[in-house]
Amino acid sequence: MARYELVKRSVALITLTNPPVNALSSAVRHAMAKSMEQALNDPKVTAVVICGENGRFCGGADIREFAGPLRGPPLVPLLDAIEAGEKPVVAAIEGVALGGGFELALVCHYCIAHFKVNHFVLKIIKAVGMSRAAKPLSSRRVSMLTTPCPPDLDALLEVVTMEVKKKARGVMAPLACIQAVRAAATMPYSKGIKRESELMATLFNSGQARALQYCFFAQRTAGKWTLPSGAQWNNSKPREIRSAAIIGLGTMGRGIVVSLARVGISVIAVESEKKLLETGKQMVIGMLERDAKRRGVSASLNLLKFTLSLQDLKDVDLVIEAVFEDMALKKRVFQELSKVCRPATLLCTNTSGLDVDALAGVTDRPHLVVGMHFFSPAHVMKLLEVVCGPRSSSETIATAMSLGKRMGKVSVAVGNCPGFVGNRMLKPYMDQATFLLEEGATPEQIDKALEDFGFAMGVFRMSDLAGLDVGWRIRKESGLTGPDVDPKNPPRRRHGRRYCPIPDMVCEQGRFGQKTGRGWYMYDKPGGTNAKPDPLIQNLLEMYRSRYAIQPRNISDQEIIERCLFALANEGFRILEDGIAARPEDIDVIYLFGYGFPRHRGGPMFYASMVGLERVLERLEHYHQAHPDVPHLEPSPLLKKLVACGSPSVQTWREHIKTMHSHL
Ligand SMILES: CCC[C@H](O)CC(=O)SCCNC(=O)CCNC(=O)[C@H](O)C(C)(C)COP(=O)([O-])OP(=O)([O-])OC[C@H]1O[C@@H](n2cnc3c(N)ncnc32)[C@H](O)[C@@H]1OP(=O)([O-])[O-]
Repeated sequence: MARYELVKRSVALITLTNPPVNALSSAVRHAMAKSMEQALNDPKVTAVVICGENGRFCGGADIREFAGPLRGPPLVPLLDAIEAGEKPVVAAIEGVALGGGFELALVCHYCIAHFKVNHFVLKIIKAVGMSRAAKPLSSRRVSMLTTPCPPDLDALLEVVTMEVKKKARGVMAPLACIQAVRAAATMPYSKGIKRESELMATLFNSGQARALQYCFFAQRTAGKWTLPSGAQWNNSKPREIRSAAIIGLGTMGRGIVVSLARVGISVIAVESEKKLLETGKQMVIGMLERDAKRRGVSASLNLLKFTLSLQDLKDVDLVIEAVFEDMALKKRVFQELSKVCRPATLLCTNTSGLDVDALAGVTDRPHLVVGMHFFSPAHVMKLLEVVCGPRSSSETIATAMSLGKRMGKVSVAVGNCPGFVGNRMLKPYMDQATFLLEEGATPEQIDKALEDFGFAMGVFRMSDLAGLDVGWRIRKESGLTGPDVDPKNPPRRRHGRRYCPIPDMVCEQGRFGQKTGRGWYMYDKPGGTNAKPDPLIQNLLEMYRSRYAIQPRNISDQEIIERCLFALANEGFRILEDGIAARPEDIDVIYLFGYGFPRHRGGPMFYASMVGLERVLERLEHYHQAHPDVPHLEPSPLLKKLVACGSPSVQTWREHIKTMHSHL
């Protein structure tokens, strides 16, 4: 856990050895305390060097131990002892120094960054010796430094607090950080440290801390996919991808080209018309140049080729289709790709919800077909749903997952069903929001409740940003609205279920969201971002309610949160039952990285577990009784089963799903 060596007969070298990141576990703290004592008591030792094994100084406290009671020596007294010691201690930092690891570096009298290999120790000793001659060790102790306190500290911290409250609504830790900074600037060191410990204790015992720790491990678990066949992340070899092609240079296609090119993959971009190709090309080049400037590198424009001909794709390793969400069009593209591409080329689709297996079925290589569902804008958003069709091979899935990782995405393997995981869950969530509009709420009231909960954007502001016409087109194609609807059909029912036509009415007025300057809100201009409540929407809602004799009622924020979020989690339980997601962590990661679910709430499934599954079940039963024509509010069998089993922790739900059918 910490190795002790005497180097050149006078330097104690303490190496932290706790893979993978040399975290400060109880065993490491114990070993460090012993090693420091040995070094300080050994008259031969004139200086101490602390470093980490395998190129990583220290990743901070061992988060795996946070769930249990604190064991082993506490960190702060150990750090105090290092700092107060009479022998110079040097932090030789390589890789990371985070959290407690950074604190450890701070209390050392000297820090050397980018440290490698032991023979530098001599240089260190020399440097330390020279500094000691010039300056006494006491001047190197951080606790003895005075902190400059600006005269306008209160005003300064007030501004920062306002900014933090706006950006990280409801999150405790950044506000506690500001209080710690105030303590550092206004109190003597010993009192400031005490204040920081108090703040830390409050945070440490909070539900937010549990949620954030859960998110940390959920994110890392999500990459570890498993198929019922036994194939999994650590026994399936991905192919190396050197070249790729993107079909379609719309918003999604452009973002995918940028994501691939900036990690060094040659990309051929295909469009159907010269004008579209030229526009797409200029936009991609602009995006890559801006991205390269921001990162201080040169833009990888030489990796790009733009073409109108699918024939140019015959030698690429992988193709990602990003044309319109139109099954007939996608099938034509996949048939064509089958003819053109060499037999080993992987064929991927960026569909956001269509049947991946139906596309695989029109190709000559269904085992090499997989969904790669990016989120818009694709070069910014971190999430990638890798949609495994029943015929996708493990090598194909491994390749898509590994390519996602290479592009810096958080990739999650999901099964094939309409909407996959993310968009399938979005439907009941959005349905509840529009039903609440019918019943008396306003878009701004619903958005405010969701934003106060922690979402970066409420559902209506998010829809305005994404564009309302996309969903409208999908509803028209699936016969829910438009001329294909039987006029005898009651306007607020489809297929025997409640249906809210308000989103269709908004689109019929040409209000497609931010891009048209009007949507659920009004904006100062097309493309504007400053959303203001629109009296016309208010009128529309009032007319709608009076047409259908709906008596508007006062709706509480609690009802908004419960109906939207419990319906969301309820669909998550069904997804687990159906084997479309392997575990609740995968669903939560999808919502955290693709849909702006607040991280300090852990994701919809973790949130449900924090509220208490019994309570979620009771509220869903209550709302379903009030709205029996909304099947999404009917509690799922898995939720009932988990409650009957005593509401086990989210990490163990998987054991209760084992017997169910997997589509992964
Ligand atoms: C008591 C004093 C408290 C103190 O004041 C406050 C703290 O220190 S709070 C703590 C402050 N520290 C932090 O918040 C640091 C959190 N960690 C990170 O930010 C990144 O992991 C790091 C940058 C270190 C490496 O990134 P990368 O290269 O992309 O690699 P990766 O991310 O894929 O992780 C590889 C493996 O390491 C595992 N693991 C990692 N860290 C820890 C840990 N601390 N613990 C345990 N395990 C940890 C991780 O689970 C994974 O395991 P597996 O089984 O292979 O899936």
